Amino acid sequence: MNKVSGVSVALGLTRPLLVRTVPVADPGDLLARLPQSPAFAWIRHGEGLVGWGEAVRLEVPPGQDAFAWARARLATLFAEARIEDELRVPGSGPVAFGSFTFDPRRPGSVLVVPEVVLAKRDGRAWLTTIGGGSPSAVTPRVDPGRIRYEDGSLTAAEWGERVARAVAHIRSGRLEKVVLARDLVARADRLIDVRVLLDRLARRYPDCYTFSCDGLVGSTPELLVRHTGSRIESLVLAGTTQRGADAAEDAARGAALFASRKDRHEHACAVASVREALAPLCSWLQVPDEPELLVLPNVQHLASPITGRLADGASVLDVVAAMHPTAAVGGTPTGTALELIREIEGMDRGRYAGPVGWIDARGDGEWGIALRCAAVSGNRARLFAGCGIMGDSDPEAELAEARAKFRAMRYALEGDAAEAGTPGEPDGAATAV
Ligand SMILES: C=C(O[C@@H]1C=C(C(=O)O)C=C[C@H]1O)C(=O)O
Repeated sequence: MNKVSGVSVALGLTRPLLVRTVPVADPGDLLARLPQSPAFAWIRHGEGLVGWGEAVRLEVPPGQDAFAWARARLATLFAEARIEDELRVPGSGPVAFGSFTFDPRRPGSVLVVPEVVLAKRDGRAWLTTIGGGSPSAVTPRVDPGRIRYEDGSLTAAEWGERVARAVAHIRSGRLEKVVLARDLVARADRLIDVRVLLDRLARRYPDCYTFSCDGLVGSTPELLVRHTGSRIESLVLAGTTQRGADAAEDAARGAALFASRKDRHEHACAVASVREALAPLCSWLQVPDEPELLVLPNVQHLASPITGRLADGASVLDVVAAMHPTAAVGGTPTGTALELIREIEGMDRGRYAGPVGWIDARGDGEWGIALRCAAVSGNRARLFAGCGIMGDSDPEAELAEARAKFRAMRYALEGDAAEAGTPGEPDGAATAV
């Protein structure tokens, strides 16, 4: 593996990557081909990319210019690479998977070019190998066993108090919206095999982007940006309700969400932040007047699909840099919201709510906001969930919303036991969940 520091890449001291992409027959379930845990993944509706091995790891130094640094280092690395690419489509040739901290001034952002990437999209499949990387035998998956939950940085009650404080700040006129998140710690009997979590998430949440990057695993519904040539797409989410017990309650909840002034305002803040970030980069931008409803197995969201055309040759990481953090995970105005998050949230978000995705040598790629995810290490996972707080938010309702959002990763860890309610940690019991 080339452990690359910025200096050695810039001076060309590393050996150029030898990259070869060839078409392959349909590999079937991409996740089933992952030989071991950990692994890299970006999958939706069975399509996308999986990767393993590490040809290059770039640890991004913390700082405001983290995205620019990463983009420049990758550009150098890819420009020096010897690439044989028979396909030349987004995601063929060398690809880096990446995940950035929510706060770029915190350490932990990382980009990895896997030794092997297997991908499929639109009826085509391909395999990219770097240096000696080759497909390897798949080791058996191991279930993590029983899962026990503990409070994360704050108890549920403490977090509810922080929500009430945020509401008071909003009512005093300091800001319009802030997103507050909480964490929960899960401990498993055995080492957590990331592939088990990915399999469950991809099956249960096919409309979401199931991802894995250097220990951050989840299934996010929120596409920050897809970049294909000069075309960009984004899916802005904000405003949430839970699923109903039956079809009638489900529809009534969806209709109430759509009619809720609080949720529509919360959503409008998120859309405005994306529009403001993208407008200067685009020659053409289409933002719908009204949101639509996105119905997932655990929650329903207000959703606005946005499309645009980039004015010049910006790469997907340039667009990510301009967009992050949107008001879906920060707030409005952004600066004041980030200050308040630092003041009262009571935890370090790490890479939760930061951009996660992949980029190729042409600058194409797909990046989501890392939601409905956990940071997995050994037999421990730290789960995250956040909620947009407005002046009329109710702490109890926000706690229930966070609990519903945790359900994605609880299902990933526990499988069907999560739905049955595991003895010892049913929803809301003790302090943890
Ligand atoms: C912050 C999260 O989700 C975000 C917040 C939402 C809301 O408050 O309504 C909805 C979707 C996401 O943009 C999360 O899942 O952790």
